[in-house]
Amino acid sequence: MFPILLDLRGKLVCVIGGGAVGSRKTRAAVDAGASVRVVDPQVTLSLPDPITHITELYRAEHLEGATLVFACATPEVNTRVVADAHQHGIWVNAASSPDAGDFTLPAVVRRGGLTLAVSTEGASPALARRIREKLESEFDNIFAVWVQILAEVRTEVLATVADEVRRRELLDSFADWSWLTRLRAEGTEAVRQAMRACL
Ligand SMILES: C[C@@]1(CC(=O)O)c2cc3[nH]c(cc4nc(cc5[nH]c(cc(n2)[C@H]1CCC(=O)O)[C@@](C)(CC(=O)O)[C@@H]5CCC(=O)O)C(CC(=O)O)=C4CCC(=O)O)c(CCC(=O)O)c3CC(=O)O
Ligand SMILES: NC(=O)C1=CN([C@@H]2O[C@H](COP(=O)(O)OP(=O)(O)OC[C@H]3O[C@@H](n4cnc5c(N)ncnc54)[C@H](O)[C@@H]3O)[C@@H](O)[C@H]2O)C=CC1
Repeated sequence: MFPILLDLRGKLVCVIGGGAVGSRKTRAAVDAGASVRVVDPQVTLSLPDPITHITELYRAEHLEGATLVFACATPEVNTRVVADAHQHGIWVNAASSPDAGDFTLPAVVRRGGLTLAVSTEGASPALARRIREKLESEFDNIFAVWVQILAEVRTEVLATVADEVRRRELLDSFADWSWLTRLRAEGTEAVRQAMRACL
């Protein structure tokens, strides 16, 4: 399996079947900035906003324009969805038989620009969830702040430090755990200034 971060902003994602699994995949796609089309005849689903809900039984036309497809209905319907997606050259996630699809989803922790993703390649989704929970408590929101400062300072380093070796040394030193301790103790602005003072 090849881990990859897809930019889904503005892309259309189709979710066929908006039950427990489909709504989880819908949430993940919405959080990634995708436009989501959910196809499920049930009108009383609890789906996140903003999405387009087509209250019809699945037909192949529903996949039109999609970048990714999630097949989350019954196994029989999912088999058709996978075949139709492949016919149209669209990547599909098959919830009921993952091996039939093109990709699976990891359990994810997001802290601003930091993304931690856990996969067991289907061996145990429950273990993936447990590990995600452990990471969630270990990697708190301060990591979002650290990553934000690093992005800013890195831009400055790339623009101002011409020597390649010095550049590497600096960027590596800003990722040292000691900065995390300082960030907790001294706050954002003090750390930003202290890093800039190293340039
Ligand atoms: C292969 C994969 C395909 C895919 O869907 O992409 C897949 C497949 C299946 N999952 C099943 C069951 C459960 N799935 C979860 C939870 C999650 N499942 C997710 C991903 C994946 N699930 C992909 C592989 C991930 C990997 O292991 O690397 C997570 C990580 C992400 C997400 O779905 O968004 C999300 C955790 C999110 C979080 O909490 O962070 C739980 C636990 C719970 O809900 O608490 C259970 C019940 C306990 C259990 O079974 O372990 C079954 C039915 C088995 C049956 O018949 O009973 C199948 C089908 C099959 O195995 O054939
Ligand atoms: N990947 C995963 O994490 C997991 C996968 N599964 C599999 O995922 C699938 C969905 O599971 P749940 O969400 O728990 O089931 P669910 O019963 O909550 O949802 C299925 C939805 O599909 C809809 N549906 C049925 N026929 C349809 C059709 N012809 N067109 C459009 N929509 C249709 C139903 O109205 C329902 O809302 C199952 O096949 C199950 O085996 C189950 C648990 C976890």
